[in-house]
Amino acid sequence: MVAKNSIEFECKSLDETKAAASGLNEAKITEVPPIFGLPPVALDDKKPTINSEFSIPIIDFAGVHVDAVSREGIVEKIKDAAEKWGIFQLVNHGVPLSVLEEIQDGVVRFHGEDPEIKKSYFSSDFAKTFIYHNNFELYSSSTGNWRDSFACCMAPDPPNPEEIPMACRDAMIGYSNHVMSLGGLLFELLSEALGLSSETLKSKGCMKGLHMICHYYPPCPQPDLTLGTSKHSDNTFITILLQDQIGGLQVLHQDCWVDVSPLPGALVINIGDFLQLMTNDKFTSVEHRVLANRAGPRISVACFFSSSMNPNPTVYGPIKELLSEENPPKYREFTVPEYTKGYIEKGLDGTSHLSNFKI
Ligand SMILES: O=C(O)CCC(=O)C(=O)O
Ligand SMILES: [Fe+2]
Repeated sequence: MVAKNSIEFECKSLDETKAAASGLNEAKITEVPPIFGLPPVALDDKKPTINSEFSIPIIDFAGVHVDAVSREGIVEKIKDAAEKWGIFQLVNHGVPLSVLEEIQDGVVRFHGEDPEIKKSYFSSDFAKTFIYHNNFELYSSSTGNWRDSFACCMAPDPPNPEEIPMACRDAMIGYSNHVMSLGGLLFELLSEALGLSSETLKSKGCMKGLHMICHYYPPCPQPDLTLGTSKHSDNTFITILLQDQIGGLQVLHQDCWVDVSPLPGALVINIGDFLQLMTNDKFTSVEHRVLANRAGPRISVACFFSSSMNPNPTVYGPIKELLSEENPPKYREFTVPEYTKGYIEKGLDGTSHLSNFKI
């Protein structure tokens, strides 16, 4: 399909053009333009939201460094959550509250900048270190999402600090350092949860790449007509997500949408497609979405553990130690650039990209 990088061409009205080209935050529109309307596939997806029977697991890391018994208890909970839900909320994770507040403030500061400053970062070129884009879906999907975002690649090649706008520079660098340490611990525990040695996932390069995407969901005048983020699963090994207290994030569990209710100070951890594939479906890459909301803005920061996009990428596939005659490989091998290219081209259209790698 033709890339929709000519936003003016695609949009039907001045309001739409403003919304798409200079950021929803500036557009101050009172009616959802058609380009943000739900496509038929998303309308079909209006499954009930049920929270009474289900709640996302909450895991407390307070005892993780205390003794072996506490650690084993935590590993057991992670195993259960990764298998049954593909997502959990983490408390006492060691990232100071002040660091969480500072990154959220940084996101608000950038989105409040003069449009001319933001425009200088506007790009659809994902190879760039720092980009501001208020709808990567517009480049590949038929509809937009009700949000403005900016993204920065923090690893394997950390940006020169000057490449990150002043408004969020220190906050992003500080937060990503904490996320890297927490990611290291999570990959150890996830390896143990698979019955493998602690270093397995790290040694396979699961934390070589770190992408940070900072979302700003402006209040929406007609929240039933659009979505903040369409249904998708992440093209990551794991994602560490920070959300504020507005709410709207939901996961698909046993065919019902379940709210990921904001929990002050918590981080949301979800399994991504690469880990589902490497564990041969033992762990679940959870499908999720964000509802549009009259309240806002809602801020979230998603840290994607991926892999190096360099020209000699690592080849991943189901981990050999997990396979047996009864559990043969369900997926073919892949490289992260190969997977990511198809994922972006497809856009967030509500379908999973994982199935394209099934044997
Ligand atoms: O904003 C959120 O809570 C989730 C965002 C998300 O799913 C993503 O960036 O992949
Ligand atoms: Fe996501």
